[in-house]
Amino acid sequence: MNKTDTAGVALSSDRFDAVVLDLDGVITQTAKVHATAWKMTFDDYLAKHTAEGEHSEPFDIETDYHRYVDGKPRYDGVRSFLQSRGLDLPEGKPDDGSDQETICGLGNRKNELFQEKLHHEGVEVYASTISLIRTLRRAGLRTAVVSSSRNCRAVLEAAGIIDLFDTRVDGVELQKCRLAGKPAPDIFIEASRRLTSEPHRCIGIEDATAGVQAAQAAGFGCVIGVNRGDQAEALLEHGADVVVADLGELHIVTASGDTPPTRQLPSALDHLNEIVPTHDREPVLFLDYDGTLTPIVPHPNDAILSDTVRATLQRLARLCKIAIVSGRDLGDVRNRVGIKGIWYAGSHGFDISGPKGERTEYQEGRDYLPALDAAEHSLREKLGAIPGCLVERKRFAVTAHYRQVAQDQVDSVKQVVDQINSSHTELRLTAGKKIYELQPDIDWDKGKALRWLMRALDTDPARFIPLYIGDDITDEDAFRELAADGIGILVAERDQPTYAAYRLDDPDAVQEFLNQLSDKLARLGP
Ligand SMILES: O=P(O)(O)OC[C@H]1O[C@H](O[C@H]2O[C@H](CO)[C@@H](O)[C@H](O)[C@H]2O)[C@H](O)[C@@H](O)[C@@H]1O
Repeated sequence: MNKTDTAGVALSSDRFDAVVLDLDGVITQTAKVHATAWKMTFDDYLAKHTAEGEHSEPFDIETDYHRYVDGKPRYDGVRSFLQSRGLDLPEGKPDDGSDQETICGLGNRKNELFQEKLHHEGVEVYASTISLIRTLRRAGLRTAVVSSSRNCRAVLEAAGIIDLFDTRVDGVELQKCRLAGKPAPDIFIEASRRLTSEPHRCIGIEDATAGVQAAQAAGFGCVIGVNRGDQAEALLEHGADVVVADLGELHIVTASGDTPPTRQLPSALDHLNEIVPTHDREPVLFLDYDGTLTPIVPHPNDAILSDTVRATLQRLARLCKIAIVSGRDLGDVRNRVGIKGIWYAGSHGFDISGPKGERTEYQEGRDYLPALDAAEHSLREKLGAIPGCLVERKRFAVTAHYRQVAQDQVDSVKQVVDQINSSHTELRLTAGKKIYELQPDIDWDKGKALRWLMRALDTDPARFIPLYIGDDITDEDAFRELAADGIGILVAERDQPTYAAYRLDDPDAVQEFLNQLSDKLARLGP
């Protein structure tokens, strides 16, 4: 990669499989806790053992911390700093008491001080890093944390983010696997191995010069330096491809082109706490109807919402904002769901109504009504002769259903629809589950409608996280729209190409998910 100190880096899930992040200073704000503990340890030692003027200047958090201890295993840090002052101590043993004047004893003293501070002051995270990790995971990248710290697990647990990582290579693991600490590449190579990814398909994110050096030496495809102080030049010199002041500056491209990626999607039921973390943005729920809230059935009229699902939705509507986004006609889907106080979008988002009687049609769509009327007329006329074929008119779309058409006649349905489409070029042909649909050929879909609804519902993305659950091709527009700042949940029995980040097997699983979500939101309170 070309070296740059700007943030113009795109993290594409096409180019990378995994991201490996350092802990202190990148994910958690523990770097300053470490720095203070080091300073107390060394200043105490220097005061006792150096005569004035002779190597006695106190430990400098700005310079000594970054140069000698940051990012290194604990005892390496002690050795490195003492050497810089021309001081020599016996190595000692890892179980030396914290009052023993050995490399290990001093390291243990620093650790005691660090743990005391962790216990009393807790752990702060960098919100932009957590948001990046969630976005990358939703885009299908695997994640690892690498840290020379033996306290890595305790810090992740204290911050409540241990579930955000597929694997962890920390100070304990380094010792167990006999790996060299940073700046040696071992820790990054081990993380990529555990993530089953080639190093060149991994992104490394580090705030320490020893860390960027290690990730670069490991052959990582992209090394990002996070400059938390005055380190931009030093990070670039030690191997960073890019330096940012904050990870919020990075631009994420989830996939290139129009083909959704196929990957193994995690179950939304097993990851409710990741989808809706306790201390995060409030969820706002967008739900498709057919195949999501009701099972797919042979005749569209028979897709009836069960009383149980309705009761769950009613409960949820008291806990969060909800919109139903359907391909059905607005009046049809509103009657079928029958809940007041929520938003409905019909005809794939061309026709929207709000809880206070708001009614909005996508303006441009109205110009296409004559073409839709004509297409409906032709479809009814020409498909009427095909047994089982059904034409359904929505205000802004007309649908040919072939679920009940004999297999050897399905081609005839398609030929008729193609022919009518070719005489109405202002309409676009789309497909769904055993349906062909003609819609206005304008740049409007469920994804655009979702953004419109976010504004109408007054759900600023900084405070609200949109969750969209859907099962069909038209729902992919919404999943793609949400890839960077929301969560798509696909309803499907098995993995398939999708922009969604999680999966639920069927409408029963959706109901269970909605139940668990409402329990969680009720526990969290207003
Ligand atoms: O966006 P949705 O709410 O999921 O609507 C998509 C289409 O759903 C309906 O058709 C589908 O469900 C029918 C009933 O289960 C099934 O018979 C049909 O084969 C499915 O395609 C609805 O009738 C269409 O208007 C919607 O576009």
